[in-house]
Amino acid sequence: MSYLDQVRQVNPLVHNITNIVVANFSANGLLAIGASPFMAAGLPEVEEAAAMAGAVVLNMGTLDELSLEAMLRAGQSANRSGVPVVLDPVGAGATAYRTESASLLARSLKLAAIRGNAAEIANLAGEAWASKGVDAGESAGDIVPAAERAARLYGCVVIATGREDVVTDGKRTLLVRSGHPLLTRVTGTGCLLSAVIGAFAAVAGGGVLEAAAEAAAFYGSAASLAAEAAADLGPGSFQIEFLNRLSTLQSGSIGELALIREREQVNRVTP
Ligand SMILES: Nc1ncnc2c1ncn2[C@@H]1O[C@H](COP(=O)(O)OP(=O)(O)O)[C@@H](O)[C@H]1O
Ligand SMILES: Cc1ncsc1CCOP(=O)(O)O
Ligand SMILES: [Mg+2]
Repeated sequence: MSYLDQVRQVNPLVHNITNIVVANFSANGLLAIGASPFMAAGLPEVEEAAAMAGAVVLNMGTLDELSLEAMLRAGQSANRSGVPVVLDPVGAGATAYRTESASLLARSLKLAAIRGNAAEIANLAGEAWASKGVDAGESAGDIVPAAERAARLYGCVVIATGREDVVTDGKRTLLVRSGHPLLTRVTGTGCLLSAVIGAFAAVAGGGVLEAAAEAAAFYGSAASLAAEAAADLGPGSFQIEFLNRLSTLQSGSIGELALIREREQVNRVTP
């Protein structure tokens, strides 16, 4: 059975500590795919919430001292209970505080996955990559080796998103081509993808790499259908239609709308 169908069958509880910009959109997106969102960031409750969840999603979008402490406590509780943890290092590379906090979270916790844009993932891998606040800028660098290095460094699956999504565990790399540029005109689409990956990780067992690739392909496919439906209207209509498509898109249609391919491994023969 596809991971999407498993999410719809299991209806996993996804505990989110997220930012003030995207909380509502993320909760609605999780409901649309068939998961149960739980936004809980209070220090007295985060350990309990994390332990009862199917997955925990830590999002640094509007980070402060309290939310960072809440994320560490929730992540540690999830680790003790065997609950998968997904990190969205929003703005890593944009300010020193965010870069250092992302690295602290990734080093302190056993993560199932990190999902970020190219700038966030490259900066976590120790590489300079321009950013503009929470958005990735242009760079001459190649995101594929940077994502693979980040995956090896933090021992988890890394999803670096953009026009093409890179999904890697540091050994095997899948490239996902889907989506639509309108995704970049609505705030929180990266954050919601991280939450969706959390829902997929909740049902993935050991298959987080494949589950994350399917999540990215499903997400991009829903976006391309929404863009078609909202043609000539703009980002507002797209956002609503996107939630509709996340709810109605069937797993059997993803293959027609998204391309997932294995990155070709270049086996160099040492002279
Ligand atoms: N140029 C693009 N064309 C199609 N899809 C895109 C493009 N840029 C980003 N996306 C998609 O938008 C979503 C959010 O990715 P991204 O913009 O990289 O993250 P963030 O919002 O965290 O900066 C992902 O599903 C990604 O695949
Ligand atoms: C605009 C903004 N500022 C702080 S968090 C946030 C939302 C970022 O969402 P995304 O990374 O999904 O674009
Ligand atoms: Mg983001």
